[in-house]
Amino acid sequence: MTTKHTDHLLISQVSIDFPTPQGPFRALDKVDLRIEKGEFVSIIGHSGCGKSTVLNIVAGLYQATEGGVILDGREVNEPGPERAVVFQNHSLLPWLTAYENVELAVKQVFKGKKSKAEMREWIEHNLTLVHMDHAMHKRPDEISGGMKQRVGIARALAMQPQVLLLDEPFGALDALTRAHLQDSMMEIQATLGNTVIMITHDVDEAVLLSDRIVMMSNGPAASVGDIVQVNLPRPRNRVAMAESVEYMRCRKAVLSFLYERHGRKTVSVSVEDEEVQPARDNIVTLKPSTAKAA
Ligand SMILES: Nc1ncnc2c1ncn2[C@@H]1O[C@H](COP(=O)(O)OP(=O)(O)OP(=O)(O)O)[C@@H](O)[C@H]1O
Repeated sequence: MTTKHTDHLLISQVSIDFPTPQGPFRALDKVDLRIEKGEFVSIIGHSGCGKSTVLNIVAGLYQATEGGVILDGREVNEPGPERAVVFQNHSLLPWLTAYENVELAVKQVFKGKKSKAEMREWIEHNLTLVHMDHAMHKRPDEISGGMKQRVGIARALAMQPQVLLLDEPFGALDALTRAHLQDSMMEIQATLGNTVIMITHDVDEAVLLSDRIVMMSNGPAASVGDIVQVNLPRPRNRVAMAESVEYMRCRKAVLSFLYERHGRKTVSVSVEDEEVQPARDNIVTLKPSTAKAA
Protein backbone atom coordinates (compact mmCIF):
# COMPACT_ATOMS: atom_id res chain seq x y z
CA MET A 1 0.00 0.00 0.00
CA THR A 2 1.36 3.43 -0.81
CA THR A 3 1.31 6.07 1.90
CA LYS A 4 -0.24 9.35 0.99
CA HIS A 5 1.90 12.32 2.03
CA THR A 6 0.02 14.92 3.99
CA ASP A 7 0.74 18.53 3.14
CA HIS A 8 3.30 20.06 5.42
CA LEU A 9 3.36 23.53 3.91
CA LEU A 10 0.60 24.68 1.66
CA ILE A 11 0.74 27.91 -0.31
CA SER A 12 -2.80 28.14 -1.53
CA GLN A 13 -4.06 30.51 -4.23
CA VAL A 14 -1.90 33.33 -2.88
CA SER A 15 -2.37 36.73 -4.51
CA ILE A 16 -1.03 40.03 -3.27
CA ASP A 17 -1.76 43.61 -4.23
CA PHE A 18 0.70 46.30 -3.16
CA PRO A 19 -0.72 49.79 -2.80
CA THR A 20 0.92 52.26 -5.18
CA PRO A 21 0.06 55.87 -6.10
CA GLN A 22 -1.36 54.49 -9.37
CA GLY A 23 -3.58 52.03 -7.51
CA PRO A 24 -3.09 48.44 -6.38
CA PHE A 25 -0.21 46.57 -8.02
CA ARG A 26 -0.85 42.82 -8.27
CA ALA A 27 2.58 41.27 -7.76
CA LEU A 28 1.43 37.65 -7.32
CA ASP A 29 -1.66 36.01 -8.71
CA LYS A 30 -2.89 32.66 -7.42
CA VAL A 31 0.42 31.12 -6.44
CA ASP A 32 -0.15 27.48 -5.54
CA LEU A 33 2.49 25.17 -4.05
CA ARG A 34 2.44 22.11 -1.83
CA ILE A 35 5.66 21.27 -0.02
CA GLU A 36 6.40 18.06 1.85
CA LYS A 37 8.23 17.84 5.14
CA GLY A 38 11.98 17.73 4.59
CA GLU A 39 11.72 18.84 0.99
CA PHE A 40 14.26 21.27 -0.48
CA VAL A 41 12.51 23.59 -2.90
CA SER A 42 14.18 26.35 -4.88
CA ILE A 43 12.37 29.27 -6.41
CA ILE A 44 13.89 30.76 -9.53
CA GLY A 45 12.63 33.46 -11.86
CA HIS A 46 13.48 36.77 -13.43
CA SER A 47 14.27 39.80 -11.33
CA GLY A 48 11.16 41.39 -9.88
CA CYS A 49 8.84 38.47 -10.59
CA GLY A 50 7.90 38.07 -6.94
CA LYS A 51 10.21 35.46 -5.39
CA SER A 52 10.98 37.47 -2.26
CA THR A 53 7.32 38.35 -1.94
CA VAL A 54 6.41 34.64 -1.83
CA LEU A 55 9.09 34.07 0.82
CA ASN A 56 7.95 37.06 2.86
CA ILE A 57 4.38 35.78 2.83
CA VAL A 58 5.52 32.35 4.05
CA ALA A 59 7.66 34.10 6.69
CA GLY A 60 4.54 35.99 7.83
CA LEU A 61 6.14 39.35 7.08
CA TYR A 62 3.60 40.14 4.32
CA GLN A 63 -0.10 39.33 4.30
CA ALA A 64 -1.62 37.83 1.16
CA THR A 65 -4.50 39.81 -0.27
CA GLU A 66 -6.21 36.57 -1.25
CA GLY A 67 -5.43 32.95 -0.39
CA GLY A 68 -3.04 31.98 2.37
CA VAL A 69 -0.29 29.79 3.76
CA ILE A 70 -0.92 26.78 5.97
CA LEU A 71 1.88 25.13 7.95
CA ASP A 72 0.97 21.80 9.51
CA GLY A 73 -2.71 22.67 9.48
CA ARG A 74 -2.28 26.17 10.94
CA GLU A 75 -2.69 29.38 9.00
CA VAL A 76 0.42 31.60 8.91
CA ASN A 77 -0.44 35.19 9.79
CA GLU A 78 2.70 36.51 11.45
CA PRO A 79 6.39 35.71 11.79
CA GLY A 80 7.25 32.79 14.06
CA PRO A 81 10.39 30.95 15.19
CA GLU A 82 9.24 27.80 13.39
CA ARG A 83 9.98 29.69 10.13
CA ALA A 84 13.49 31.14 10.19
CA VAL A 85 14.71 33.43 7.44
CA VAL A 86 18.27 33.86 6.15
CA PHE A 87 18.79 36.89 3.93
CA GLN A 88 21.49 37.48 1.35
CA ASN A 89 23.30 39.84 3.67
CA HIS A 90 23.86 38.16 6.99
CA SER A 91 22.11 40.89 9.09
CA LEU A 92 24.17 40.18 12.21
CA LEU A 93 24.37 42.73 15.00
CA PRO A 94 27.85 44.24 14.56
CA TRP A 95 28.58 44.84 18.23
CA LEU A 96 27.96 41.20 19.21
CA THR A 97 30.23 38.20 18.63
CA ALA A 98 29.14 35.29 16.46
CA TYR A 99 28.25 33.40 19.65
CA GLU A 100 26.23 36.30 21.03
CA ASN A 101 24.36 36.78 17.77
CA VAL A 102 23.22 33.17 17.87
CA GLU A 103 22.55 33.44 21.60
CA LEU A 104 20.06 36.24 21.01
CA ALA A 105 17.90 34.00 18.83
CA VAL A 106 18.32 31.00 21.14
CA LYS A 107 17.20 33.00 24.17
CA GLN A 108 14.16 34.19 22.26
CA VAL A 109 13.07 30.64 21.46
CA PHE A 110 14.30 28.58 24.41
CA LYS A 111 14.10 30.91 27.42
CA GLY A 112 12.57 28.92 30.27
CA LYS A 113 12.87 25.68 28.27
CA LYS A 114 16.64 25.16 28.31
CA SER A 115 19.04 25.78 31.18
CA LYS A 116 21.98 28.19 30.75
CA ALA A 117 24.36 25.27 30.22
CA GLU A 118 22.02 23.64 27.70
CA MET A 119 21.72 26.90 25.81
CA ARG A 120 25.50 27.28 25.69
CA GLU A 121 25.88 23.76 24.39
CA TRP A 122 23.16 24.32 21.78
CA ILE A 123 24.74 27.56 20.53
CA GLU A 124 28.14 25.89 20.23
CA HIS A 125 26.58 22.89 18.50
CA ASN A 126 24.97 25.06 15.82
CA LEU A 127 28.11 27.09 15.24
CA THR A 128 30.00 23.80 14.88
CA LEU A 129 27.47 22.59 12.30
CA VAL A 130 28.43 25.47 10.01
CA HIS A 131 32.13 25.07 10.87
CA MET A 132 32.32 28.31 12.82
CA ASP A 133 33.30 26.91 16.21
CA HIS A 134 36.86 28.21 15.82
CA ALA A 135 35.72 31.83 15.45
CA MET A 136 32.66 31.99 17.64
CA HIS A 137 33.99 34.79 19.81
CA LYS A 138 34.79 37.11 16.93
CA ARG A 139 32.64 40.05 15.94
CA PRO A 140 31.24 40.39 12.38
CA ASP A 141 33.92 42.93 11.39
CA GLU A 142 36.61 40.38 12.30
CA ILE A 143 35.37 37.61 10.01
CA SER A 144 34.89 37.17 6.23
CA GLY A 145 31.64 37.51 4.28
CA GLY A 146 31.29 33.73 4.00
CA MET A 147 31.84 33.32 7.74
CA LYS A 148 29.21 35.96 8.51
CA GLN A 149 26.77 34.11 6.29
CA ARG A 150 27.59 30.88 8.16
CA VAL A 151 26.75 32.60 11.44
CA GLY A 152 23.44 33.79 9.93
CA ILE A 153 22.66 30.20 8.97
CA ALA A 154 23.69 28.93 12.44
CA ARG A 155 21.42 31.53 14.02
CA ALA A 156 18.50 30.37 11.88
CA LEU A 157 19.21 26.68 12.56
CA ALA A 158 19.56 27.29 16.29
CA MET A 159 15.92 28.35 16.38
CA GLN A 160 15.14 24.77 15.35
CA PRO A 161 12.77 25.93 12.65
CA GLN A 162 10.51 23.52 10.84
CA VAL A 163 10.96 25.63 7.75
CA LEU A 164 14.13 27.39 6.69
CA LEU A 165 13.53 30.29 4.32
CA LEU A 166 16.64 31.30 2.40
CA ASP A 167 16.57 34.47 0.29
CA GLU A 168 19.59 34.21 -2.00
CA PRO A 169 21.72 33.10 0.94
CA PHE A 170 24.90 32.61 -1.06
CA GLY A 171 24.37 35.33 -3.67
CA ALA A 172 26.90 37.80 -2.29
CA LEU A 173 29.75 35.30 -1.93
CA ASP A 174 32.63 34.39 -4.20
CA ALA A 175 32.24 31.12 -6.14
CA LEU A 176 34.49 29.01 -3.90
CA THR A 177 32.93 30.12 -0.63
CA ARG A 178 29.52 29.66 -2.16
CA ALA A 179 30.38 26.07 -3.12
CA HIS A 180 31.56 25.33 0.43
CA LEU A 181 28.40 26.75 1.94
CA GLN A 182 26.19 24.88 -0.52
CA ASP A 183 27.90 21.64 0.53
CA SER A 184 27.42 22.51 4.23
CA MET A 185 23.77 23.27 3.58
CA MET A 186 23.25 19.87 1.91
CA GLU A 187 24.98 18.13 4.85
CA ILE A 188 22.95 20.02 7.43
CA GLN A 189 19.69 19.38 5.67
CA ALA A 190 20.49 15.69 5.38
CA THR A 191 21.14 15.59 9.14
CA LEU A 192 18.25 17.72 10.35
CA GLY A 193 15.65 17.06 7.68
CA ASN A 194 14.31 20.64 7.71
CA THR A 195 12.02 21.83 5.00
CA VAL A 196 13.85 24.45 2.96
CA ILE A 197 12.62 27.08 0.52
CA MET A 198 15.49 28.87 -1.18
CA ILE A 199 15.42 31.73 -3.65
CA THR A 200 18.29 31.67 -6.07
CA HIS A 201 19.40 33.21 -9.35
CA ASP A 202 21.87 30.43 -9.91
CA VAL A 203 20.68 27.55 -12.10
CA ASP A 204 23.46 25.16 -11.01
CA GLU A 205 22.84 25.91 -7.35
CA ALA A 206 19.14 25.19 -7.82
CA VAL A 207 19.79 21.83 -9.50
CA LEU A 208 22.50 20.77 -7.05
CA LEU A 209 20.53 21.49 -3.90
CA SER A 210 16.88 20.99 -4.73
CA ASP A 211 14.33 18.23 -4.78
CA ARG A 212 12.14 20.53 -6.88
CA ILE A 213 12.75 23.79 -8.70
CA VAL A 214 9.78 26.11 -8.88
CA MET A 215 10.03 28.46 -11.83
CA MET A 216 7.98 31.60 -11.62
CA SER A 217 6.40 33.37 -14.54
CA ASN A 218 7.24 37.02 -15.08
CA GLY A 219 5.33 39.65 -13.18
CA PRO A 220 3.14 41.52 -12.71
CA ALA A 221 0.60 38.97 -11.50
CA ALA A 222 3.30 36.30 -11.42
CA SER A 223 2.55 32.74 -10.48
CA VAL A 224 4.13 29.29 -10.64
CA GLY A 225 5.07 28.78 -14.29
CA ASP A 226 6.43 25.25 -14.10
CA ILE A 227 8.16 22.87 -11.71
CA VAL A 228 11.21 20.69 -12.37
CA GLN A 229 11.57 17.56 -10.26
CA VAL A 230 15.26 16.82 -9.64
CA ASN A 231 15.71 13.06 -9.53
CA LEU A 232 19.33 12.97 -8.43
CA PRO A 233 20.38 10.66 -5.60
CA ARG A 234 21.79 12.12 -2.37
CA PRO A 235 24.40 12.75 -1.15
CA ARG A 236 25.22 14.80 -4.20
CA ASN A 237 28.70 15.54 -5.40
CA ARG A 238 29.04 18.59 -7.61
CA VAL A 239 31.86 17.19 -9.72
CA ALA A 240 30.25 13.80 -10.36
CA MET A 241 26.91 15.49 -10.92
CA ALA A 242 28.14 17.71 -13.73
CA GLU A 243 28.32 14.71 -16.07
CA SER A 244 25.00 13.22 -15.07
CA VAL A 245 22.26 13.02 -17.68
CA GLU A 246 19.62 13.94 -15.11
CA TYR A 247 21.64 17.00 -14.05
CA MET A 248 21.84 18.16 -17.65
CA ARG A 249 18.13 17.54 -18.17
CA CYS A 250 17.16 19.65 -15.14
CA ARG A 251 19.58 22.42 -16.00
CA LYS A 252 18.30 22.54 -19.57
CA ALA A 253 14.67 22.57 -18.44
CA VAL A 254 15.31 25.58 -16.17
CA LEU A 255 17.37 27.45 -18.77
CA SER A 256 14.79 26.80 -21.44
CA PHE A 257 11.99 28.06 -19.18
CA LEU A 258 13.87 31.22 -18.30
CA TYR A 259 15.44 32.13 -21.60
CA GLU A 260 13.12 30.72 -24.25
CA ARG A 261 9.68 30.50 -22.71
CA HIS A 262 9.88 33.42 -20.29
CA GLY A 263 12.70 35.52 -21.71
CA ARG A 264 12.67 39.21 -21.02
CA LYS A 265 14.79 42.26 -21.58
CA THR A 266 16.81 42.27 -18.36
CA VAL A 267 17.76 39.04 -16.75
CA SER A 268 19.33 38.40 -13.37
CA VAL A 269 19.82 34.67 -13.64
CA SER A 270 23.34 33.33 -13.65
CA VAL A 271 24.96 30.05 -14.44
CA GLU A 272 27.98 29.48 -12.27
CA ASP A 273 31.34 30.16 -13.85
CA GLU A 274 29.91 30.37 -17.29
CA GLU A 275 28.92 33.17 -19.56
CA VAL A 276 25.36 32.69 -20.70
CA GLN A 277 24.83 33.75 -24.27
CA PRO A 278 21.69 35.75 -24.88
CA ALA A 279 18.98 33.62 -26.44
CA ARG A 280 18.13 35.70 -29.49
CA ASP A 281 17.67 39.28 -28.38
CA ASN A 282 15.68 38.86 -25.23
CA ILE A 283 18.55 39.05 -22.75
CA VAL A 284 20.54 42.19 -22.32
CA THR A 285 22.41 42.02 -19.03
CA LEU A 286 23.30 39.46 -16.43
CA LYS A 287 23.62 40.14 -12.74
CA PRO A 288 27.14 39.18 -11.62
CA SER A 289 26.94 35.92 -9.72
CA THR A 290 30.22 36.21 -7.92
CA ALA A 291 30.17 39.67 -6.38
CA LYS A 292 32.29 39.53 -3.26
CA ALA A 293 30.73 40.15 0.09
CA ALA A 294 31.89 43.23 1.93
N1 LIG B 1 6.35 46.64 -0.50
C1 LIG B 1 6.14 46.75 -1.81
N2 LIG B 1 5.38 47.74 -2.33
C2 LIG B 1 5.16 47.86 -3.65
N3 LIG B 1 5.63 46.97 -4.55
C3 LIG B 1 6.39 45.96 -4.11
C4 LIG B 1 6.69 45.79 -2.72
N4 LIG B 1 7.47 44.68 -2.59
C5 LIG B 1 7.65 44.20 -3.82
N5 LIG B 1 7.00 44.96 -4.74
C6 LIG B 1 6.94 44.72 -6.18
O1 LIG B 1 6.50 43.38 -6.38
C7 LIG B 1 7.23 42.78 -7.44
C8 LIG B 1 7.92 41.55 -6.93
O2 LIG B 1 9.02 41.94 -6.08
P1 LIG B 1 10.01 40.90 -5.40
O3 LIG B 1 10.98 41.64 -4.59
O4 LIG B 1 9.20 39.86 -4.72
O5 LIG B 1 10.71 40.25 -6.69
P2 LIG B 1 11.94 39.24 -6.77
O6 LIG B 1 11.56 38.21 -7.77
O7 LIG B 1 12.31 38.77 -5.42
O8 LIG B 1 13.07 40.20 -7.36
P3 LIG B 1 14.70 40.07 -7.31
O9 LIG B 1 15.03 38.79 -7.99
O10 LIG B 1 15.15 41.24 -8.11
O11 LIG B 1 15.11 40.12 -5.88
C9 LIG B 1 8.15 43.83 -8.00
O12 LIG B 1 7.53 44.45 -9.10
C10 LIG B 1 8.31 44.81 -6.84
O13 LIG B 1 8.56 46.10 -7.33
